[in-house]
Amino acid sequence: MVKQTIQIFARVKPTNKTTAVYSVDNEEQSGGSLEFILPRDLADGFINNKRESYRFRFQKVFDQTVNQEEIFEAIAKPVADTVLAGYNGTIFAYGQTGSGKTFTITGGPERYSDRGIIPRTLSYLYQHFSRDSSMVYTTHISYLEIYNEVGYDLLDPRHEASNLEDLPKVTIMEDPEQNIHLKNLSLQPSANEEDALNLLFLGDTNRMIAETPMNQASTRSHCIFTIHLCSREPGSATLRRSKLHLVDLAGSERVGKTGVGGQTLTEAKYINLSLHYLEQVITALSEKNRSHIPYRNSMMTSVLRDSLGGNCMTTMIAMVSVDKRNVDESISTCRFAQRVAMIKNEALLNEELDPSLLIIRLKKEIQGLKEELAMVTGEQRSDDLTQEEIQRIEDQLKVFLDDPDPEVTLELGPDMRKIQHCFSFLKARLREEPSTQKGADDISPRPSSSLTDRPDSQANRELLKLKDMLTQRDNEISILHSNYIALLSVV
Ligand SMILES: Nc1ncnc2c1ncn2[C@@H]1O[C@H](COP(=O)(O)OP(=O)(O)OP(=O)(O)O)[C@@H](O)[C@H]1O
Repeated sequence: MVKQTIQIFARVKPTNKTTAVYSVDNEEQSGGSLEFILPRDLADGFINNKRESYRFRFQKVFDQTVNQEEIFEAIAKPVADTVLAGYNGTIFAYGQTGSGKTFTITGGPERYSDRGIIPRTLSYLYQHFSRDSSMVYTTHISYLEIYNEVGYDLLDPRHEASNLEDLPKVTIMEDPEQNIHLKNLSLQPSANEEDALNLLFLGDTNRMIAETPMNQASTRSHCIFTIHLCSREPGSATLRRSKLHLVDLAGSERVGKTGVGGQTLTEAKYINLSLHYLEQVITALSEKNRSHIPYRNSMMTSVLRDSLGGNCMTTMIAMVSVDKRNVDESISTCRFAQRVAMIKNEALLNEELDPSLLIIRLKKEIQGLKEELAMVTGEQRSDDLTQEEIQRIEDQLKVFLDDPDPEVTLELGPDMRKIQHCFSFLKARLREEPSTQKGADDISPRPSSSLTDRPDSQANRELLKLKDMLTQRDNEISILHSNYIALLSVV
């Protein structure tokens, strides 16, 4: 288990407008800092000469000139590496509309060098798969959009032909272990980088199709691109499953400021509501000894439950605009990030046994043991006794039971099948009605009393001998037996 607080980074969007006074310092030992220095506005209209400073700490602050490659190397690559090692990872971008969330997470459309975290991470992962022959990797992609608190599958091919409202809604289901499952969200296999990029493209196109003048969903929705990774060593039954969520949240600005109405106002309210619930969850998580975390209040917090205070290594990128008019929103983004930085996650290595592979392995092991046993006993054994073997055992049993000598023994050899058959035979005989039994075959007591009630009975002594024989079975047989039981329990 790896305990780690959520890592926070800040990225300053390039601008050619007049900026507020700000400074970036990455030289500090404890990380980077971003400081805004603002003239203090007084409520009565006077502006005094004192300046107010707002200083925020981050793991690192990326100023305007930092390019996409540097962002990937510093932020996404370490998360991709933990996902390759079998841990869950999340990177989410948070900030006001236009602050560069989509640019950072997906990329810009104009230049190849503007590719964002998703395509670069895919490229990095598939390169790793092709280099690493010690593991077998399989990858699936899902792409979820949450718009007005309703989930949609961006990889649903019906997107093109239907209105958003007519598409099946993605709903949340919770299993008894409180794991979240998303109904109607497809998991598309992607064998290589090209497949994965096509899925990203399909999802982004579907997002844009929904973005009609009526419905400007892109900036108003949260999007979660998830890479589901499964890896195992060739021939091993142990699987590692991990997920990497790359999250582009809707703009975080407050409704009051945007001055909108109608449909946009409804959207803004939903965004505010879901970001408000996100804040509630984050505040609850950063409080010590808080037992109830209100994840269930919104779809986004339910989906990201593991990323926030759960089994995940999570990184947040606070998207900051230093244009004068945006500084107050940027400060609130940074404040939010400071609270997020207090959340501690506990990431677990997601290892599990694949039942089908385990069965194959156990079958092989049983076959090997059978062969070993055949070598030791000099006798090839099938699962069941043959008719001839059964006949031979029953003849032996009759001779044994008829022999008045109390010291007589029954030699069956180290063969559980024969011993079991003897028990079944004796049991069947004991359960027979006395009236149906004949002559020397009659070994049955009266139905109401058992053999162990009559210590003087010869049958009892023989039975005890048989029991002794059973306890002296050699190790190979008991290994074989317990493997059968393990196999049955898996089936
Ligand atoms: N670091 C950057 N370098 C160059 N251009 C950028 C950068 N960041 C953002 N942009 C540009 O700024 C514009 C707005 O960015 P983007 O769409 O990524 O914002 P956003 O935060 O995702 O907004 P929304 O909340 O509306 O989705 C885009 O045209 C984008 O290309």
